[in-house]
Amino acid sequence: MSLVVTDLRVEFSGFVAVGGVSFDAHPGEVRFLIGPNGAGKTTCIDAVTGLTRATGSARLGDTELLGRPVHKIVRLGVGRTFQTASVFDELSVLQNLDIAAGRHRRSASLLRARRGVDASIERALEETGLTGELARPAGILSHGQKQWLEIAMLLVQDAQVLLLDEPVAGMSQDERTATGELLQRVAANHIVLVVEHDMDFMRRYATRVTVLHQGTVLSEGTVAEVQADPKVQEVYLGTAGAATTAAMSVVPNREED
Ligand SMILES: Nc1ncnc2c1ncn2[C@@H]1O[C@H](COP(=O)(O)OP(=O)(O)OP(=O)(O)O)[C@@H](O)[C@H]1O
Repeated sequence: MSLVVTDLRVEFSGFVAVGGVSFDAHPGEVRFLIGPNGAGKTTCIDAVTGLTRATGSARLGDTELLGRPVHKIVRLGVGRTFQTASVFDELSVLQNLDIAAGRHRRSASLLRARRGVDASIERALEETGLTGELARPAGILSHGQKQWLEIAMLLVQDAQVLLLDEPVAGMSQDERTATGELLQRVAANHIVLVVEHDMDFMRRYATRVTVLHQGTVLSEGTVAEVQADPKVQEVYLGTAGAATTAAMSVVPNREED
C-alpha cells in the first residue's frame, strides 16, 4: 500500500498555502518533506489527515482520504505526530498506550498488570525502547522519550502511515540517532513521512526527499540529488540549514588546534 498525493491545494482566505503539490510514499523508505519556514509542509500533513480542507487527491491504496473526517482517516490507518508531543502527562506510559489502543486500565491494577500487557503494546514498547518506562508518568519522560511514546501510540493504533512533524526538534544528538534508527525500523513495514528542518538528520536518514518552497514542489530525489540541485541551494542559501551545512563541511581538525 502506498500514499499518493496528487495536485494537493490548500487556500486560506485566498492565500495559496499549498499550490498543487504531488508526492508519494511507500513502505521501505524514510520519506522526508523539507523546505523553509512557511513552505507548506505542515499544511500538507494537515490536509492528508483531514484537519484542513484541501482539493486534489490523497490516496492510501485505493482509498481517497480527502473529504473524510479526521476520525475516519485515523481509522483508515493514518497517524500523525505534532511539533509538540501530545501525550497525557499525568498518565503512565502504559495508560497512554492503552488509550491509543482503545482500551482502559484502572491505575490501581497498573503495576501488577504487566502480564496483561498485550502483544501489540509489548512490541511497540520494545520497538521504541520504552519497555523499562511503562509504569512511569509520561510527564517525567525526557523530551525524546515523549516523542517515542507518541510513535509507540501510533504503532498500537495500528497506523499504516506515520506522518511525523519535526520529530527530532529539541532532541539531543543521541536521541536523534535513536530516533533515526527507530524510523528506519518502523519504515520497513509502514509508510513513514517526516517533516523536518534538521538538515543533518535528513541527510543521515532520508531515503527520498521532496523539497517544498512557497507551496510548490521545488525538487525531489535522493539526498544527494536534492543537495546538488541549484534551486535547492538557492532557497537554502543564508538559512540556518545552509549555515549548518557549510559549517559542518569546514569544521577544523581538532587535533591540529
Ligand atoms: N490556518 C491558517 N490560516 C492562514 N494561514 C495559514 C494557516 N496555516 C498555515 N498558514 C500559512 O500557510 C503557509 C504554510 O504554512 P505551514 O505551516 O504549512 O508551513 P511549514 O512549511 O510547515 O512551515 P514551518 O516549517 O515554519 O512549520 C504559511 O505562510 C502559513 O502562515
